[in-house]
Amino acid sequence: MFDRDPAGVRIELRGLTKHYPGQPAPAVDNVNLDIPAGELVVFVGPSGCGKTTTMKMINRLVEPTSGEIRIGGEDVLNLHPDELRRHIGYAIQQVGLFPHLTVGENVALVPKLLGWPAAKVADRVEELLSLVNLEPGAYHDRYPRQLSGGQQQRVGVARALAADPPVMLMDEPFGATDPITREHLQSEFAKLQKKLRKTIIFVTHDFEEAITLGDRIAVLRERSHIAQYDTPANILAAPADDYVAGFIGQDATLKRLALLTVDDVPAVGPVPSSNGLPRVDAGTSLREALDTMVAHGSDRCATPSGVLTYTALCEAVGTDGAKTGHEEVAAGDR
Ligand SMILES: Nc1ncnc2c1ncn2[C@@H]1O[C@H](COP(=O)(O)OP(=O)(O)OP(=O)(O)O)[C@@H](O)[C@H]1O
Repeated sequence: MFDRDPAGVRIELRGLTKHYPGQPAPAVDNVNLDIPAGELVVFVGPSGCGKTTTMKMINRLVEPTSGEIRIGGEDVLNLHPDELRRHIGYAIQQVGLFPHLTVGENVALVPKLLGWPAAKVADRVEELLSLVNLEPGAYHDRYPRQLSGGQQQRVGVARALAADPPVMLMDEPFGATDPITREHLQSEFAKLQKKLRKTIIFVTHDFEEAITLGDRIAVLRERSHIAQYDTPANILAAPADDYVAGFIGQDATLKRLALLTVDDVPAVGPVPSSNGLPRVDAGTSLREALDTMVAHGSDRCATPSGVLTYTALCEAVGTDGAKTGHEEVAAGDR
């Protein structure tokens, strides 16, 4: 099956359509999408636009009316649905942990189904609990009701990863948590995905979450018609139309600043040794670099590769801040 390579495989959707019986129109209508191997693609769109239906067709919890789904080149509509689902990780907002099983038993479910030897299952459970920051000694034998909502969602993610599937489907997996826990889970998950490079489809209502996690974002309109499919930076820089712009909201520039780092902007050299400029490290976001400039009352800061100016920072995010009076100030001491 397509999971010979746990590091992620390509997913192709061709003419994918679902018309629920008795409904006047299809819930998902003729979706064509390529999801590159090892990328995390976020489906974002309003309630009822067909995100969940599209995703559930991929693991055949919903049978397509027509169209094709290929995973790693393999036509999944020819596979047995139960067999297919054992090879695709699935994490949902409701978590769906079995209340009568311990945390360890919940995570072990799929590897056991796949017939892994007991010692391998035990090792894997320990490894996964550590991976999602739940100390195995403390959490392995607890029951789901003895965990917080955020901890339960981590167990859900650990369980989805258990058999090391190349594909993960995640439907608002952090949706039921408060904003702080949610941000924490997002950043932990982003780090995890950097290591694992699975092919992931992630559904959310939340555009901020899409920007934080997505290698690419598919902005969907009704019936899963694709309004735009691109990287977060490209969507923020050039929304395809008013519909996509509406999703981004007012503060697209701040979002782009948070997404780009000082390494993305050509610095003017040479690196000053000790000239009193505030310094930022490699990898610092442009938003943090701007905060540093503001805090020091400076229109520039030193980076490991040179000097980053306010003007260059504005140019990088495509605003006309470069045309403000800062340009003259900056030019005066160049
Ligand atoms: N089993 C079903 N039978 C009939 N209609 C359905 C069924 N499941 C979903 N629908 C309809 O299909 C459309 C798409 O639903 P879907 O759950 O895929 O949307 P969604 O974008 O995931 O929504 P949400 O963000 O609210 O979860 C909706 O109009 C919904 O009412």
